Amino acid sequence: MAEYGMILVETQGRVGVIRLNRPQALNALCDRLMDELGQALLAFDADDAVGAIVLTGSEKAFAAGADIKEMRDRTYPAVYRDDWIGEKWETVLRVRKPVIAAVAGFALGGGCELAMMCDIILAAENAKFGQPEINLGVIPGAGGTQRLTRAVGKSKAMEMILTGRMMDAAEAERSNLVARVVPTGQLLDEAVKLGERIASLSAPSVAMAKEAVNVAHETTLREGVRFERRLFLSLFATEDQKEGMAAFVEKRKPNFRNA
Ligand SMILES: CC(C)=CC(=O)SCCNC(=O)CCNC(=O)[C@H](O)C(C)(C)COP(=O)(O)OP(=O)(O)OC[C@H]1O[C@@H](n2cnc3c(N)ncnc32)[C@H](O)[C@@H]1OP(=O)(O)O
Repeated sequence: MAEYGMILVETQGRVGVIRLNRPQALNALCDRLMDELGQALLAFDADDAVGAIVLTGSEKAFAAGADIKEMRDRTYPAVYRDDWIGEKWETVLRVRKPVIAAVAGFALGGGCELAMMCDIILAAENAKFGQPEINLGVIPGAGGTQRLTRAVGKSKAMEMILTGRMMDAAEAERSNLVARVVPTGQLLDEAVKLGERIASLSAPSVAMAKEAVNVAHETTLREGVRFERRLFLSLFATEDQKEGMAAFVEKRKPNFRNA
C-alpha cells in the first residue's frame, strides 16, 4: 500500500482504491490533500491494470468539506489569482475511468461536491449529505448548486442549500442522489465489487458509456442522442464488439481485450 500522507492508495484486483485519510479533521479537504488526490486519480487513470476507481473516506466522514481553517484567511485577490477550487478540485472530472464514491459518515460542502463529481455514489447507512456553506456566510463553490439541483431537483436542493440541512442515506437514495445504500460495514467491499464488475467489461465501451452519460448533463436531448450514436457506431471498430456479440451467440463468456 502506497502512503501519500493524507490519502492511502492501494489496488484490489483491477480496482484502484483511494482512501482520504485525515481523520483528525474529518477528512477536511485542504490543498495538500487535494493535490495528493489529484495525483492518485491521474496515476490510476494511466494504469492499464486498473479498470475502475473507488474513492472513500472513513466510517465517520467521507469528507467534511473544504478545510475551513485553511480557507478562513484567504483573500479575494489570492483566490482569484490562483483560481482556487478551479482545476485542483476538478481533477476527478478529467478521469476517463469510472470513479465510484463510497460514502460513509459526513459528506458535507466540498465533500458532497466531490462525491457528486464522481460517476456513481454508493452510500453507507450512516451517510449524511449536505451543503452547509450558508452557515459560514458563503455558498457552495465546487459545483454544489448545480449538481445537487440536477440530482435531487430544485425544491429539495434549494431547501438544503438555503438552510444547510443534511440528508440521510435513505433520503439520498429516495432522491436519486446515490445509486444505493449498503450496510456501513460492507461499504468498501460493495464498492470494490461494483468496480470489479465494471473493470471486467470492455474498457473502450465503459469509457464511452461514461462519456455519453456525462454529456446528458450538459447538452440538449437531440445533441446528446447524436453524441451517443456517434460513440455507439464507433464501437463497431473495436475487437471487443466482435468478441462480445460472438460470445453471446456462442453462449459463452466474452473475453474482452480492451481493443
Ligand atoms: C468546497 C467549498 C468551496 C467550501 C466548503 O466545503 S465549506 C465547508 C463545508 N463544511 C462544513 O461546514 C462542515 C464543518 N464541520 C462540521 O460542521 C462538523 O465538524 C461536523 C458536523 C461535520 C461534525 O461535528 P462533530 O461534532 O462530530 O465533530 P467536530 O468536533 O466538529 O470536528 C472534529 C474535528 O474536525 C474538524 N473539522 C471538521 N470539519 C472541518 C472542516 N470543514 N474544516 C476544517 N476542520 C474541520 C473540527 O474543527 C475538529 O477539529 P478540532 O477538534 O481540532 O477543532
